[in-house]
Amino acid sequence: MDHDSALLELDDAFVQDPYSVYAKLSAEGSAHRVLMPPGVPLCGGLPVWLITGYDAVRSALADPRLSTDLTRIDGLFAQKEPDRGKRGGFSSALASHMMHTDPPDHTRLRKLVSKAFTGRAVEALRPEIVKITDGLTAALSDHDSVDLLDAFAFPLPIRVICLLLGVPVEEQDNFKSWSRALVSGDSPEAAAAAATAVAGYLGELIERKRRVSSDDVLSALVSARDVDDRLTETELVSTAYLLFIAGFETTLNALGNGTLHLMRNLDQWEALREDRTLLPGAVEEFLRLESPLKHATFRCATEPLGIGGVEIPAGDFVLLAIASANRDPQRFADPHVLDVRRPAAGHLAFGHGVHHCLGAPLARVEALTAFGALLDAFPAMRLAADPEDLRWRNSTIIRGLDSLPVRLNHR
Ligand code: HEM
Ligand SMILES: CC1=CC[C@H]2O[C@]1(C)O[C@H]([C@H](C)/C=C(C)/C=C/C(O)=C1/C(=O)C=NC1=O)[C@H]2C
Repeated sequence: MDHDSALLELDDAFVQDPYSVYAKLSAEGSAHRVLMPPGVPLCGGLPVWLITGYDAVRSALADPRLSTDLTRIDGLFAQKEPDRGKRGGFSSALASHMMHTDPPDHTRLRKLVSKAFTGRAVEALRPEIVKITDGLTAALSDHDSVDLLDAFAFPLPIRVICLLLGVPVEEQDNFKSWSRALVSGDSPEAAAAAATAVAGYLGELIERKRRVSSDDVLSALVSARDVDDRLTETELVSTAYLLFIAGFETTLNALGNGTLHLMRNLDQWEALREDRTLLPGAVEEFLRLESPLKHATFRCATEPLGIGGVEIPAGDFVLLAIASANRDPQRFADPHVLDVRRPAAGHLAFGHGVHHCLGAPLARVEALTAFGALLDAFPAMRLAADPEDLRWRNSTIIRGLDSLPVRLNHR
């Protein structure tokens, strides 16, 4: 008998509301054998271990026996899609980056870019981030109803990452369609086409940087490749892909998810309007309550390991439920409630261990600037849809809305 057929299938109801499933599973323990949602590209219907609860997830995130190395997690996708060319964002052409390597390669690849993302480097970017944000809110001032994701939450981080990477802003829109196809597209063919397009675009962009170098992260990576041979061409293209996608798909959803919860809790919106000193803590609370990445990326057990009293065999695949950890009632009181005054420190929205988010300082400055600008420019903003009608994207990892209709100047 195929034991996997008796497993809990994570269906679209889970994609729309993972928290009720997490709560039920967590009541039984920390490690659960489940089937991925059938509609998810690349891995729909495949069996994985889902790890829930703050302590188990935090410990597993830092456990070296759980590898994110692409050669290992590729075994998951091979069960469903034997054609390596149809692995979308997990193809070797795009995923040979720090997130999908273990130490020591991980250490080498992270070190190549880490200087560009320190708190000090990000602080130097703050004036530009403010300028980009103010430009976006100014462009919205004569609009009433907008999709805040399209009009604000997407262009802000993509403009910032284009600035960091030295990419012309007018080329940014490509990434939106590519990312949708890669992350929560409808078909492996669409994902494969997008992966080919992204790899082609980045290859051409890198050639431009070879011809005309400038003071940006991509030029520094090209130099690390060409002058010091510190990474391969595939690692160079993959790292550029990583900085793009992780640089905007995450912050986009942090802005959308935080705004949704503020619009659903207008007393909290008013509290921030009256006391802006609450905003740094509020950003941490948004990240805790609705983490832009509900699961860390796929991991493979390199040897048998015990989690919550369950043995995970070597070779099995594991999804660490960050969103479950951040709503663990044993760690956060009233975890489903938005409380901008809550001490949310210790949330796992940026991961934990060697792969802890490189872009966390940048994400925090973007979020602080963005929410401050929305509070200043549109104090009367209100949701322009029934929250129950809002749909969440069909992704294994990302927790983000398809759209967020708002009325900017609610009368
Ligand atoms: C609110 C926004 C963000 C959230 C919630 C977020 C979340 C995360 C998480 C959970 C991880 C670890 C994933 C795992 O262990 O499987 C991670 C890694 C990473 N993030 Fe972020 N991220 C955000 C913004 C950014 C930004 C703006 C960048 C800029 C480029 C970025 C770049 C990265 C990179 C390069 C890694 C891989 C780090 C490594 O493997 O050592 N992220 N992020
Ligand atoms: C922080 C990360 C760094 C590198 C990778 O890992 C993390 C965890 O996130 C990234 C983006 C934000 C997530 C993606 C591309 C999610 C893809 C995804 O969820 C897929 C499916 O569900 C089915 N096919 C997919 O590609 C991704 C590039």
